[in-house]
Amino acid sequence: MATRIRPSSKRCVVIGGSGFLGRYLVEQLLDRGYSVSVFDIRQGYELPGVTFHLGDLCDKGALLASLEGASLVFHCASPAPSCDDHALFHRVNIDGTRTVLQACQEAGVQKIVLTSSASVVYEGTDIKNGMEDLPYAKKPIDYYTETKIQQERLVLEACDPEKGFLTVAIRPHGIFGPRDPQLVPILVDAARRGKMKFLIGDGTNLVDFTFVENVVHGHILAAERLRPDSPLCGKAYHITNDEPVRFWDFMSQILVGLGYDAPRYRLPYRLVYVLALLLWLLVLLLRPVMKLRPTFTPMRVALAGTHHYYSCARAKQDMGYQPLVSLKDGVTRTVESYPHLRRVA
Ligand SMILES: NC(=O)C1=CN([C@@H]2O[C@H](COP(=O)(O)OP(=O)(O)OC[C@H]3O[C@@H](n4cnc5c(N)ncnc54)[C@H](O)[C@@H]3O)[C@@H](O)[C@H]2O)C=CC1
Ligand SMILES: CC(C)CCC[C@@H](C)[C@H]1CC[C@H]2C3=C(CC[C@]12C)[C@@]1(C)CCC(=O)C[C@@H]1CC3
Repeated sequence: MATRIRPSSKRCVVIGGSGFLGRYLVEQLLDRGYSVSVFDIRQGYELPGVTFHLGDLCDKGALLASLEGASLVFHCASPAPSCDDHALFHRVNIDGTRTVLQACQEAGVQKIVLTSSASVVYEGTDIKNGMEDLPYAKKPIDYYTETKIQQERLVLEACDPEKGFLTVAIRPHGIFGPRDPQLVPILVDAARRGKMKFLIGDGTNLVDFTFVENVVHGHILAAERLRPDSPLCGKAYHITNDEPVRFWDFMSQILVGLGYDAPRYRLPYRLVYVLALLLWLLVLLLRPVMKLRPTFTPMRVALAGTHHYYSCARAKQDMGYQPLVSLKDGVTRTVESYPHLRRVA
């Protein structure tokens, strides 16, 4: 008869642990004495003490093998937001998350911490100090966000303290830091192609950018405070730097830090948004003959020209969250970590 390993509260699996956020989470969990396994479609790195289980989270059998003996699961896997494959988003973020929940229940996992996104309430218009009780977006800005909404609902609805199955969702916003494959590389690529001369709107819109170590801190606090009688059960929590910043000041700090010029000329938000929409339509029309990837998508233009910052008061109150790294230090560490992306004279 096969013996089932008894779940240990310090044994956890990070689904998506090869990614940007996942790797920081794995490193911090190890530092805090957890025994950590990674489940991912790829092995992003090697780390002593970490076992990698390679597989697709839509494959319940593969998941079950990796979950043996674990009591805690962090689910931070997703296709990249910039990928425009709707079927993939649906398969991984919705169907795959259902599979993760089933596998966790079958394997006797007690807690799941989902990485959701603050964008689940964002519709392309201003959000100032948004709280978690804002309704989910009726018109999400893209299909990635649409599937993040459904994913969050599934995970939170599965919370069942009576059965000892606890879930919580962390909603970060604009994660940045060393090794980020998205924000800084996209920005530098745009600057190198001469596309960062203009700022969209009047430049005063405030946005949250959250240093990756603060996001990790929020995840671990949530895991440790999640108990059958705690207010965290089945709830979502914004995790931010708690320092909203002007979008274009933040972009300029990164650009100037890496030796590029800050954007100088203003373009009206509405005009750029309409142009981005038209360009997007053209891209769709041309798709059968060529694949174009515009830098200024309607989603990016909306994010660049509106306010979107969120309150993390609920996380402070229920889990004692406070950001550990300031925005200023986060930007300095990020800029220093990309010597290969600096402007060459
Ligand atoms: N980067 C950001 O600014 C924000 C990210 N998020 C969320 O944070 C989470 C982590 O994002 P990042 O670390 O930035 O992304 P990432 O792309 O670096 O990491 C995602 C990981 O998931 C893995 N993965 C994808 N499909 C999989 C599948 N079918 N089976 C197993 N593994 C799979 C990938 O291989 C990758 O290692 C995601 O859920 C994302 O939606 C939320 C808010 C903001
Ligand atoms: C070309 C410029 C106008 C913009 C360059 C920077 C952008 C690449 C980033 C600015 C805000 C970022 C952001 C995300 C991805 C990268 C940015 C668009 C997310 C969409 C990532 C996934 C989420 O869940 C929400 C994020 C919001 C902010």
